[in-house]
This record gives sequence, C-alpha cells and structure tokens, in this order.
Amino acid sequence: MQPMSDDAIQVQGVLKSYGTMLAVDDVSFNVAEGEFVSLLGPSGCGKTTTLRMIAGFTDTSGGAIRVHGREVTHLPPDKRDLGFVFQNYALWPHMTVAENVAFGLKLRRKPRDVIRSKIEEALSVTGLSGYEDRLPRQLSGGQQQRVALARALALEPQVLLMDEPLSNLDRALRVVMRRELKELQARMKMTTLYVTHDQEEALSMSNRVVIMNRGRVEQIAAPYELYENPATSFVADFVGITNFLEGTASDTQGGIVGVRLASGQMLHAQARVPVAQGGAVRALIRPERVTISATELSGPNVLAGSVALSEYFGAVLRYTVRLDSGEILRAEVHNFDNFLAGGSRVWICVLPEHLRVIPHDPRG
Ligand SMILES: Nc1ncnc2c1ncn2[C@@H]1O[C@H](COP(=O)(O)OP(=O)(O)OP(=O)(O)O)[C@@H](O)[C@H]1O
Repeated sequence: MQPMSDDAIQVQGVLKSYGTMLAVDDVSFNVAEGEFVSLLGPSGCGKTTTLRMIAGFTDTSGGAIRVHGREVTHLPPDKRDLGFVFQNYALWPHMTVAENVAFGLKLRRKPRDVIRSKIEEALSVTGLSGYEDRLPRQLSGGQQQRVALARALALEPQVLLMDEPLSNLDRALRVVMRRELKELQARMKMTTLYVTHDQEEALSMSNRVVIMNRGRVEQIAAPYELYENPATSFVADFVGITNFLEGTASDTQGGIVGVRLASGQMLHAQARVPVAQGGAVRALIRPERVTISATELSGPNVLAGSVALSEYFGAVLRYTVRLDSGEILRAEVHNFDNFLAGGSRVWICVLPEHLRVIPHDPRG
C-alpha cells in the first residue's frame, strides 16, 4: 500500500542485510503527524535496525525512507531533522544538566538568549526546572533519562525517535516515566516512533503498534485491535496470553464459521478474516473471555474438562484446565469468592463473539 504523502514518516520496503542474513525484510509502515507509533517485537526481530535506518545511523540495503515527504534514505543523520533518545542516554558527565541540554543548540550556533529560553522550556516540560546546575552523577536514573529527553526536545525535532528509552529504569519508575512521556508527547503533539520489547509500554502509549517478527511486519494496528483481533498466531501469542484450539474450518454462515476440533466437537466462532472451508485453522480466545463453571453447562461452545492447576495472583485467579479432548485451556477469573481445587470437574464456555479464527500459520 502506498503510504499517504502527508505522513511524518514513511518507510517503504526497507531492507537490511548482514551478509546473507536479512535483519530487516521488506518493512513498510507510516507514522502520521503527531502520532505515537511503537515498533514491538522480541529480541533480534529488527526493531533497532529499522529505527537506526530511519535515523541514518545504519545504511539501508533497499527501500525508501521519507520524512515529511522528503526522501532522506541516503542523507546523514543531521540532515534528517529528527530527534533521538536512545537506551544508553550518554549524557556528558562533566557537563551540568543545562550544558547537556544546550550542547546541540550550541552546535547549531543558536543565539545565546534563544538557547537560554529553550533550556528553560525543555527542563520545564520534563519536570527538571531547578536542576540546571547538577551534574549527571548527582541525578537519579529517571532524572538522567529526562535530561536526555530534554536535550532531544530542545532541538524541537519534527519527529522524535526513541529506542527503549525506559529500559534502564526500575519497574516503578518506568511506569511513572511512561505516563509522563506519553502526556508530554500528546501535549506537544510530537510525532514519535518508539522501539520497545515491552508490550505493556507499547499498548499503553501508542496510537498504533507495528509488530515485528524475524525482520518482517506481522501486523500494524491500534492496541485494542491488536489485542482483540490478532492477525497471526505470532501476534496472538506475543501480545498477552492466548488459548489456541486447533481445528478445521467448516462452512461460514452470517459471519460465523464452524471449527471442528480434533475431538470431533464443533465450535462456532466469529470469522474476521477469510478462512478456506476444510482448511486448518486456529480458534483463539483470551483467558479472561473464557467462562468456567463448576455446574454443568449445556448448549453450543461448551467444553468439559477438569482443573489441572489453579494459581492465585490476588486480583486474578488463573485456572489451567485439561479438556476431556486433551487440549489445555487457561481461564482467568477476576471476581471470585471461591477457588476450584485441582481435579474439580468444570465446564468451559467460549462464546462465538470471543473466539477468533485465523488460518493455521505453519511459521507461528
Ligand atoms: N552490525 C551487525 N552485524 C551483523 N548482524 C547484526 C548487526 N546488527 C544487528 N544484527 C542482527 O540483526 C538482527 C536484528 O537486530 P536488532 O538489533 O535490530 O534487533 P532488535 O529487535 O532491536 O533486538 P533487541 O530488542 O534485542 O535490541 C539480529 O539478529 C542481530 O543479531
């Protein structure tokens, strides 16, 4: 698909090979003006390489990159009008906070009063006013991270690229910082491309997420869409926990497809993507969508089994159920007043509207 021309970033068919290995394999996506887009995927899937090609730190082996419609594929990083915040934020240790933030502005020979007001503004939006004269070693990890962000913001980039900027922080700080960062990004309507392997970070901060796997794009969608309608087994498995039931597609009627399980039992599921009749398919359901009952249920889409394991996590109770047909299914219960012990006989109901059917992907 041809990306729209008024997008802030357009990545088209980008490739990166290292010898015979394709680290990035025909990746295309766009980031609209003011949008927050994340590249999410497991370690080694090509996220950082993609971001570095957009930044200009890594050469491309093919494809095109445009920033605000201008082709930048072969321009050096400083000619691309992009800001960066990387994982190792590398502040100058001998410079104060203000000097660190001023550094890029001085390189660009900005007038002294402009530099002063930019420093003030960047430190104010990152909550660092009053820290001007501190050295990096006199700051916490989160504060150092914010200095790196302030330094990037002071240059007023049209587009900000961030690679795992919160990964060095402890969990509590990471959660606080991601809220601050998101709030700041939204307030400043700053176009942002963000690399992370943390699904919570990607889901909670992004307008859209690009899921990568082995150098390729698996799916591009808004967080809700990604979670509710994963396009592939990989996405379903990588984003949240999913139950997979293998079967064969029978006829589709009124948007409902029949899935015959190996046991012979038929389930009805919503068909969001076309599936071939007789084709191998997977029916997916999230554990929190599974209804579990200790009293016998009847009707369609009911499966009988017994509790193999129950795990209590405070707010949630997770059951692992072995179905009579042999499959394992996980169910999560959020409001509960009693526990079903291991071995308990249970009935599982999976409503058609909560079951998603996707073609069986031999890679997944
Ligand atoms: N300079 C290089 N030379 C050879 N192979 C490389 C080089 N840089 C990256 N790779 C390989 O390219 C693939 C993609 O790496 P990349 O750093 O983009 O992954 P990533 O998704 O960002 O992973 P992580 O989350 O671990 O940082 C990996 O298999 C990596 O080993």
